[in-house]
Amino acid sequence: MPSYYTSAPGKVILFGEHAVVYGKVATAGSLGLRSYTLVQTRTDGTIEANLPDVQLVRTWKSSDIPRQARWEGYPFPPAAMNTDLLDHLAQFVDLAAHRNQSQAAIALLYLHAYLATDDTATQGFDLSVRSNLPVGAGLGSSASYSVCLATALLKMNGHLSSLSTGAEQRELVNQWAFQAEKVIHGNPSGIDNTVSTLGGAVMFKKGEKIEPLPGFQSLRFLLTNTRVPRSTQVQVANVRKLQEKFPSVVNPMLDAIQEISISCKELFGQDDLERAQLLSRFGELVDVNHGLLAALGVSHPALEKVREISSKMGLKSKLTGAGGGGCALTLIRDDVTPETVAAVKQLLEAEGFQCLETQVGGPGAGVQTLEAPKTIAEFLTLDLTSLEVTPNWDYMV
Ligand SMILES: Nc1ncnc2c1ncn2[C@@H]1O[C@H](COP(=O)(O)OP(=O)(O)OP(=O)(O)O)[C@@H](O)[C@H]1O
Ligand SMILES: C[C@@](O)(CCO)CC(=O)[O-]
Repeated sequence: MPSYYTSAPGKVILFGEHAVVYGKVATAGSLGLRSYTLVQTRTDGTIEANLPDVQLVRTWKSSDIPRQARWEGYPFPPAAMNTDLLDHLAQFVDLAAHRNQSQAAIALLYLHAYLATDDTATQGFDLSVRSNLPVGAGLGSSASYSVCLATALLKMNGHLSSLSTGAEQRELVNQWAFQAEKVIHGNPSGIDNTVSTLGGAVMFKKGEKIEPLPGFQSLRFLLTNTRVPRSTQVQVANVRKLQEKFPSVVNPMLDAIQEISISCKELFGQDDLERAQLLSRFGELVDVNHGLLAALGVSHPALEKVREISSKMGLKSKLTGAGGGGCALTLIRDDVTPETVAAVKQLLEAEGFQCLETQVGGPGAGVQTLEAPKTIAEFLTLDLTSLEVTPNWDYMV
């Protein structure tokens, strides 16, 4: 019974949120916080999904899922989403009242409809996903889930072994993860699943190919989830109103935000720059970017509180994502002591915020073939830290 783990990171926008909506360059990196999947074939034709982070435990008959393709050669997805299949699955999973659950289930079954082979369509499979990422906090939990799913189903169905290079495998994973992201998000830019698949850091511009950021060095951040609910749509619309009212004021601000990403790229491209210097300048860019975002009106008193607390300890923070609540990132330079980090965390937690310490710029999608099958019950009780980067993982690089 072939059995695999897959894993994929969340993402954080380092620079350029909002400006990216206007065609400017932005920078994003993969998080050390990841999701993990156990997937294995069964024999009885049942698909069992156990998704504890969205409290979903369900079984379906594999034969009830209308298969969409008999694959030959490269199994890349069709350009357009299959809306008939989406409608069918939405009725079939019948979880309309539980959006988190229905999106997760439909994404899984949508990929299965395309990627199942004759064998797996008959045998069925078990799949469970667990994550260290908060769901819905702007840290790309859906992309990390989507990349985990795509890697799991491509691997279990033997599609990855038909490709000889890691780059081809990553491209295939990324394209299918994008399909799952579209099921969950409607019309995403593709940045989140790309960062999650490739790892490291990337520069992106709407409508252009997403490029890895050359020379990127792993960075440490404290992520603070203010727990203030945010709506990306509302924040984007507010910036749009301001831009329409005062284009001559706002457009140069958006250009300046783009220049921050360009300056960031230049920093990592300077071979002779010492790391301490690099981190210090990166921190300055963090500060400037937040200032511009606040001027665009997308900060929030809770985000300013994070800035106030961290700045008293000599640390630089900015909001990340849409703003108006949600998360802030704080750069932890190499010279910052564990005591300082603990003190900042304590102060932030006293405000009711959730703090997560993480690296940015680690590995992307990974897969591990298990020597012996594991039950879902075993997977569910596993300490996730035991699955962190080990030599057993194949990272498709
Ligand atoms: N661990 C998980 N298990 C199952 N489903 C998940 C998991 N993580 C994310 N999802 C799916 O992704 C959806 C969350 O997407 P949403 O865009 O709201 O949050 P996010 O991806 O964390 O934030 P953002 O896209 O702004 O970075 C959930 O509703 C669920 O369907
Ligand atoms: C605010 C924004 O730039 C980032 C949200 O995570 C919106 C977008 O890019 O779609």
